[in-house]
Amino acid sequence: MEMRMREDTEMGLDLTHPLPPLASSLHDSHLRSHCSACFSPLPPTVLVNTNPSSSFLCYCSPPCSASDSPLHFSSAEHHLFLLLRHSHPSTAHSSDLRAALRLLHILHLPPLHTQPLHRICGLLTNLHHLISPSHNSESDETLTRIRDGGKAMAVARCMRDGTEFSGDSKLEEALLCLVLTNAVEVQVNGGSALGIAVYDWCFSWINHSCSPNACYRFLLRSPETPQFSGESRLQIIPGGNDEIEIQNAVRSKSESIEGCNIHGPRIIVRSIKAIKKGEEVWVAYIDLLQPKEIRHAELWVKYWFSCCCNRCNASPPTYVDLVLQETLAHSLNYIDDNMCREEEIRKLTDYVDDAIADYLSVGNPEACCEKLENVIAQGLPDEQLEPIEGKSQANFKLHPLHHLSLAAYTTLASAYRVRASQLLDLHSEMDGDELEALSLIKTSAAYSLLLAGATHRIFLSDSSLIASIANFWMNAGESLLSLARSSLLNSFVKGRLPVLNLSSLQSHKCNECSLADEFEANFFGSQAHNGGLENISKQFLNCVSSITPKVWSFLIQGHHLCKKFKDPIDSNWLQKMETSKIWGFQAHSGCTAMDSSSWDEESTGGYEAQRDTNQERKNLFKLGIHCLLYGGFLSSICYGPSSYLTRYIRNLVDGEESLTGNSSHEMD
Ligand SMILES: C[S@@+](CC[C@H](N)C(=O)[O-])C[C@H]1O[C@@H](n2cnc3c(N)ncnc32)[C@H](O)[C@@H]1O
Repeated sequence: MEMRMREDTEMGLDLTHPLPPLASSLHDSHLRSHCSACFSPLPPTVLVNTNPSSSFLCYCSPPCSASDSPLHFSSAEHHLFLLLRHSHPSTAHSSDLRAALRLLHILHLPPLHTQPLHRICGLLTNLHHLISPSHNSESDETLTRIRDGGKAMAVARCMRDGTEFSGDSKLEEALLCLVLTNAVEVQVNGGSALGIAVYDWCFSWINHSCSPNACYRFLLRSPETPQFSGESRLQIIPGGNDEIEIQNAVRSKSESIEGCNIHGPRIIVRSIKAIKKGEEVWVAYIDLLQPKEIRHAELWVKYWFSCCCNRCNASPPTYVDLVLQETLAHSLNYIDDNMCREEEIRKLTDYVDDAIADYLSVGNPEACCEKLENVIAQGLPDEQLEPIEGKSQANFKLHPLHHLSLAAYTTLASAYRVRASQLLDLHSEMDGDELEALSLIKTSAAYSLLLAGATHRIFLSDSSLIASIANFWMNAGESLLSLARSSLLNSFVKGRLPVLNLSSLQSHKCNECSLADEFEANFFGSQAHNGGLENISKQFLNCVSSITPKVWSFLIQGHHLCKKFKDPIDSNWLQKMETSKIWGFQAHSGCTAMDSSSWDEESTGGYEAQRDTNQERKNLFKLGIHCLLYGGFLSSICYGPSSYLTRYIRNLVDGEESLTGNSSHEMD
C-alpha cells in the first residue's frame, strides 16, 4: 500500500491534520519524567496515579489518567511490567511490547484461526519475514525479540485473565511485528525519542525513500493545550494494488477506532518538495546522511525491503552517496584489493565508534577529541595498521564529507563545549582557565560551523536533506551567538568593551539579505517563503561567505586541525580536492587531497591578539544571526512556522539577556 497526492502541492505545506495515534507508549527511561498519556513533561510535583498499586505509569492530570489508566490495566500492560520486573529487573525495554499489547486490546480481533496475520487493521505486519530464521546476526536478534516478546505479552495476558499460558503466542507475535514495522519514534523539540506511537493507515501506508518529498512532526496535547482544531481534508489518498484494502481503509476512516488514544502525541505530515497530483508521497524511515550500503542494511533488518528510490538506483551514484563513503589513500605501498579496503573501513568505523563512546559512555570528552582529530587528520594510528603479506597497508583518510567525518564534527562540537563547561565549573576563578575555556568554546563553534558549511554542499545537490541541514545551521548559529554573548570574551581583551546591544531581531536586519524579513513574515504567518528557497539560500550564502573569513581565523586560532579547513563555507578547497582525485584509490605516494596544497594552513594562521575584538564580536554575532535565521527558515519549511523551533530561534535572536546597554545595533 502507499499514499499519493490528492492535488498538486507546494513545498512546506501540511498534508494531514494532526492524526491521533492508535497506540503509544513511552520508552522505559521516560516513564517517571513524562505523562504516559500525552507524553508532555511532568512538573516534579505533579504525578497522578489513579491506582496506588500501579506505580509504573505517571500522568500529568486527571483527564490524562482517566483516559489512559483503564487501558493500562485492561491491556495487560500492568501485568507485563510485573512480569518483566521479576525476569529482567534492570534491562527491560518494553515500549514495543506495551504498544503491541495496547493495540491488541483496542482492536478486538476475532479468534486467531480466522484472522490472516500479514495485515491487521489494514497495517502490514511483515510477520512471515521478520520471524523467518535468517543468515545475519542482527536479524537473529529481531527474531529472538519477537519470540521472547510475544511470549511475554501472552503470559501477561494470561496473568490478567487468571488462566494458564497455552504456549501459543502467534497473535502477540503478529502484533509485535506490526509495531516493529509501523511504529515511529516520537521526538519533540529536537530532543531524544520519548517513546513510540502507531498511527492508522493515513500515516502508516506512507512508504520510505532515501530522497523523500515529505517529513513529519509531532504535536503533544497537555490538558492546558486547547483542543486540536477540527479535522481538515487529507491531502494524501491511499493507493496501491489492493482495491479491497483501499475500500476498507476509506470506510474505516469514518468509524473511529474504539479506544483510540485521544490525548496521545499527534503526527502531522508535511511536504518538503513540490509534489504533483497523483505522485507518491514518501518519508524517510532512517538517517539519510549514511551511505547506501548502511542505509540498505538498516532497512533490510528493520523493514525487510530493498530501497529502489531514485537516489539508490542512480548510476553513477549521486554526489551525496559518493562523498558519504569516500576515503583517500595516501600510501603507495598498499595492497590494492577490495578486501583490504573493506577491512580498513571497518577499522576506521570501529575507531570512530570507540572514540565517540569515550565521550558518550565513558565520559571522557578529552580522549574522544584527541582520537577523532587524529583520525580526521591522519587516518588510523600506526598500531592499527598490521602489515599484510609483508606489505604495509594503505592508511586511508576520511573524505571531509565522509559520514564518519560528519559524525566526528558533530561529536567534536559537543565534546569541546562540554570540556569548556567542565573547566569553568572546576576553576571558575582562574584567568588562565578562562582563556582555555574560551579557546574550547571557539573550537566547538568552529566545528558546528564546519559541519553546517560542509553538509550544505551536500544539501545543494539533494534538497531532501533539508531537515538535517536546518538543524546543523541552527546549532552553528546558537554556538556562534552564545560565543558572541559570552562574558569570557570580555576578559580576552584588556580594557572595557564598547557598549554593544546584541538583541532584537528588528535591530539586526542585514542590508544585504532579506533573511530577517522572511523569518519575521513566516513567524507571523504571512505568506511563507516569499523569496523562494533558492533565492533565500543564495542570499544567505553570499552573506555568510563574506562574513566567515572575518571570524574563521579567530575561531580556529591555535587549533592545528581546524586550520586545515581553509574556509568552512567556501568549499573551493573541497572542489579542488574532488577534481584532483575522483572516487577510488589515490595512486601517488605521499600525495593526498588533504595535504597542504588543498588544505591551506598558512592562509588562516596568524591571528593577532591586537585585532579589534569588538569588531570580531560583531561579526560573530552577525554570522550567528544569519545561521540561526537560515536554519529557522529551513526548519519552518519542515515543521511549520509556529513550531517550537521557530519560537526558540526567535527567543535566541531576541536575546533575553543583552550584554550591555540598550542602543540599537545594525548588522552592517
Ligand atoms: C510502514 S509500512 C508502509 C506501508 C506498506 N507499504 C503497506 O503496504 O502497508 C512499512 C513497510 O512498507 C514496505 N515499504 C516501505 N517503503 C518501501 C519501499 N521504498 N520499497 C519497498 N517496500 C517498502 C516495507 O515492507 C516496510 O516494511
